[in-house]
Amino acid sequence: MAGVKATIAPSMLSSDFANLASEAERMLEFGADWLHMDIMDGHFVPNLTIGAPVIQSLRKHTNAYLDCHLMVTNPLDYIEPLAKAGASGFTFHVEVSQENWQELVQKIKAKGMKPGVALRPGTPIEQVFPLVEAEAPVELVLVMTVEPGFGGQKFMPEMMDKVRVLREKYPSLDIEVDGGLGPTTIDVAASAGANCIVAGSSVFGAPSPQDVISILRKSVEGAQCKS
Ligand SMILES: O=C(CO)[C@@H](O)[C@H](O)COP(=O)(O)O
Repeated sequence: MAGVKATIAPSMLSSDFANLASEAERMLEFGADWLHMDIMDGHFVPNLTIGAPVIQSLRKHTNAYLDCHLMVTNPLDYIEPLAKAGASGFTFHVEVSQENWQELVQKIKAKGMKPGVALRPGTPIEQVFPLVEAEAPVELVLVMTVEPGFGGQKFMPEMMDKVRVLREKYPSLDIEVDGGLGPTTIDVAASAGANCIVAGSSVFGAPSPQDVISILRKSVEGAQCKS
C-alpha cells in the first residue's frame, strides 16, 4: 500500500454544533488530520445538517482540510457555494451522479477542491471504477460502512470486500471508510486497505479522543507495514 497516507478525520456530526470552532480546534490538537463535514439535504438521506454557510463560518477559525461528504440529491448545486465557503474536499454520491459525474469532477477540480465519490452499502463497487479510471478522475473513494444519514450506527464488516477490491486495483488511491469506525473495528478496515478513517461517536464519545485518534492511526500505519 505504498504512497497512501493514514488520515484520521473526526466526523463533526458528532460534535457540539453550537461550539463548532472550538470542537474543531480540539480535534486538531488531539491529532486529527482532516475534519469530516457531513452535508445532508433531508432528501437523499432522511436527515438535515449543515451547508455552505456553516463551512464558511468554520473556515474563519481554521486552516484545516475540510473533508465534505455531500449526502444530497443535487451535488452540482453545491460546488460553487462550497468552494467559496472554503471546502477542501468534495465527495458526492455515485447513486445521484450517473448522468453527470464527469461534469461534476471537472467543476470540483476547477474550483480547487479534491473530488471524491461515495457509495451506499447497497451499491456495487463496480459503479465507481469508471470514475477512478477517467481522464479527470476522482481522487478518493468513500466506502460507506453504515447507511448514510446518522452517526452512531453499527459498522458493516461485509463492506470490507469493496475496500479490498479497490485497494487491489488502485494501490495509491485514497480509500475512505465511514460509519461505526473505532478501536474495535479499525483493524479489519485497515487490513482491508482503507487509509482515510472517518470516526464520529467513537472519538467524540471517548474519555480520551486523543487516544482513539492515536489507536486509529497506529492501526492504519501498522497494516501498511504488513502489506
Ligand atoms: O456520514 C456519516 C453518517 O451518514 C458519518 O460521517 C457518521 O457521522 C459517522 O459517525 P459514527 O458512525 O462514526 O458515529
